[in-house]
Amino acid sequence: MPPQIFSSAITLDGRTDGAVDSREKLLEFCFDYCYWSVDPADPHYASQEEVFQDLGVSVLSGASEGYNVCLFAYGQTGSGKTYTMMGTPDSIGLTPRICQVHHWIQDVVFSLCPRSFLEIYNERVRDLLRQGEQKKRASLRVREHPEKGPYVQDLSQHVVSDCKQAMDLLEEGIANRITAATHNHDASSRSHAIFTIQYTQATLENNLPSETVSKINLVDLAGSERADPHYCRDRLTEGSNINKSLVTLGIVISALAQNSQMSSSCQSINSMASEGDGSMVGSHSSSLSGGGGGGGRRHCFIPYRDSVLTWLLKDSLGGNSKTIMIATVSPSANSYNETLSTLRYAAHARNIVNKPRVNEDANVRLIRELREEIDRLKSMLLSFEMRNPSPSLSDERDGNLSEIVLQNELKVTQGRHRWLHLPDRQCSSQLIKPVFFHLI
Ligand SMILES: Nc1ncnc2c1ncn2[C@@H]1O[C@H](COP(=O)(O)OP(=O)(O)OP(=O)(O)O)[C@@H](O)[C@H]1O
Repeated sequence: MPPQIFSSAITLDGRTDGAVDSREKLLEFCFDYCYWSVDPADPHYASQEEVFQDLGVSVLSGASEGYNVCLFAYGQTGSGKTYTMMGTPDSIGLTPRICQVHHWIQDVVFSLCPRSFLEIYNERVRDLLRQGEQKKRASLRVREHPEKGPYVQDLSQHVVSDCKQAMDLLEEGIANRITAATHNHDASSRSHAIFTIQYTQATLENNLPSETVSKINLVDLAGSERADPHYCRDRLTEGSNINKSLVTLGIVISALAQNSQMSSSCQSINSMASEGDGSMVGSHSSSLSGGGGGGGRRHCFIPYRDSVLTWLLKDSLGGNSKTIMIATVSPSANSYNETLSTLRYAAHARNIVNKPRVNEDANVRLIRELREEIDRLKSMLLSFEMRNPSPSLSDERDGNLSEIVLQNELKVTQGRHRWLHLPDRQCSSQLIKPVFFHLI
């Protein structure tokens, strides 16, 4: 997404709340997009479609390029997170629109899009799509794979073949989510919900296989709110767990932002130093390397595991993912403090620099590289033969090159065999069928 930076300002001016002081303050925040969706009659009113065109389309294009993408909504309770992420039957939100991912991809040999939907309620993970009442209530374990990162053990994965099935699945999950009435909102989400689409696409580029696997995480967080002693015990426990995980999220975001800023200042000092004279280079680089980076300051420890939410979003927040944060705020002057805190949160998040990479299947990459090598060797053979028509001169070299070509072709055959017989391909073989996608 090309960054379009506007500057926003919120003021104390115009507040009607009597408890508020009358000082006028101007606070500035940077953001990429800003939407006003209070009054549909307003000329600046932003519809769900407009939000999708800006954010949803970049999620889909990131995933189709092979990147992991995460989109999460953060904000005060009742400020419109669920409305933005899920929407209403009359005005569908980002998740159902993104669910129609099939329609956006062309020229794909096959694609697998298993989806899962979980909620984190009181620091426990529940599967929102598990059949059977008892299974729905069971909490699942979070584990960490050394390469793939944190995942939920035994989370059900569902493959759908059309938009209708995708929508049914989403609606089933939303209906299973825990909501309760609070002072600000009569159907407040009491859990964080993560809808994941695992998107695999295989294509043939110049007759060479290419396969990327990307993950789209769509996250609707529970809203932050102040504890009220008049709530019942369940509401208080939920509230304290929600706040605890949001505080951890805040700490993780701040620490990541601090580390990213430290890395970028290190880089600019290094580049300034390398542009300067020799003595400067020596003094700067020694102080940086001696201190472990950041001019003697160490990178902060990131407490991902302090909450289930941050643990599961580890990659999305500070790793291999393109991540978009939507900060929802209320237009009410009474919400001034929450609005300010949400904007500060978002401002910190904006400083994080992730390192997304294209998630290409290692076998397929090897096959492609070997094929490229074979083509290169074949053209070398050809040009060598043309330059040395005498058979006696070219025989030995010819033989060596031909041998390498043969060996590589054998590796390609073995690699293709391994790729086609990977366990996930076998167990879901009924799902792998050639599909020809068209844009609607
Ligand atoms: N832009 C909007 N246009 C129309 N209605 C909206 C808009 N934003 C929110 N609403 C409505 O306001 C109410 C609260 O919104 P929503 O449920 O999205 O809040 P939330 O931030 O998810 O709250 P919580 O954290 O308590 O779950 C809902 O009835 C929703 O439909």
